[in-house]
Amino acid sequence: MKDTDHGPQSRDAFEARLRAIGAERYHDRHPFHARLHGGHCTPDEVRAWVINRWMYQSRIPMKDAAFMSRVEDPDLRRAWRKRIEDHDGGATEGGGLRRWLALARAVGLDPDYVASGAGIMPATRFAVDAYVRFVRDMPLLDAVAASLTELFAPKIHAERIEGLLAHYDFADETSLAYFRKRLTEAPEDVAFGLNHVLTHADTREKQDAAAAALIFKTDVLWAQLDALWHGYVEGNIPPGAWQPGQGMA
Ligand SMILES: O=C(O)c1cc(C(=O)O)c2c(n1)C(=O)C(=O)c1cc(C(=O)O)[nH]c1-2
Repeated sequence: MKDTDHGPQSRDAFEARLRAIGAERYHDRHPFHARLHGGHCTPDEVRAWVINRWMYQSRIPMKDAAFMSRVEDPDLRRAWRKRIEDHDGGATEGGGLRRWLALARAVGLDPDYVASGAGIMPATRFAVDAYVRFVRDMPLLDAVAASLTELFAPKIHAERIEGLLAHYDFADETSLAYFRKRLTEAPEDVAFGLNHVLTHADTREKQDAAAAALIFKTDVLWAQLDALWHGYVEGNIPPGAWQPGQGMA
């Protein structure tokens, strides 16, 4: 079927459009990731990344709770609640958040310092807060579409495991357990999310809005790494942000 200016794109064409957004804009293309995965980050650059990315990790289950609070369909809530469980886990074993703090410990940081959120850069806060607000305020379909950056995450997680194991002494199966677990968690989430968006974006307007949501989300991720580079690679640490030596175990 030929796409027209007004009718919806075919399912395949719309999926290809979403995937092209990732190919062009996902943060696997950011120079900070090449530096991190290639073994060129200093220990303090790795620590700054672990501290700042805590902001993202800690807000993911909050944005998923904000999402679920708006969903009237029990089937959609049932499918979505796994995401919160993946990150929070049970009281005894914990989940992704506890695995992130194991990474913090492995790079020499005090996990309580990291979990306190002290030292996070303002730009990181602004970017992540914008994502939580987007999911809270925008149409549910756009909120699901924004989560579809996870289509592209397994590749970057696999590259990260390989690169960190090859180049950094702190890297082992315990410190990298967060990423290893995401390799199986993310594909399940995204298979559901992608099918949901392809099925429910049944007008050109909804497809355009979903594509715009995915672009917004790539910006949320990219902006965090721009801030990290400016602060810790180029040495322009913002007032109040983590200074090397603080928060060590
Ligand atoms: O390491 C990464 O590059 C990366 C990216 C993303 C993403 O694409 O948003 C997520 C994650 N990791 C991740 O671990 C995760 O749990 C996650 C949840 C979500 C989301 O939007 O719901 N994205 C991501």
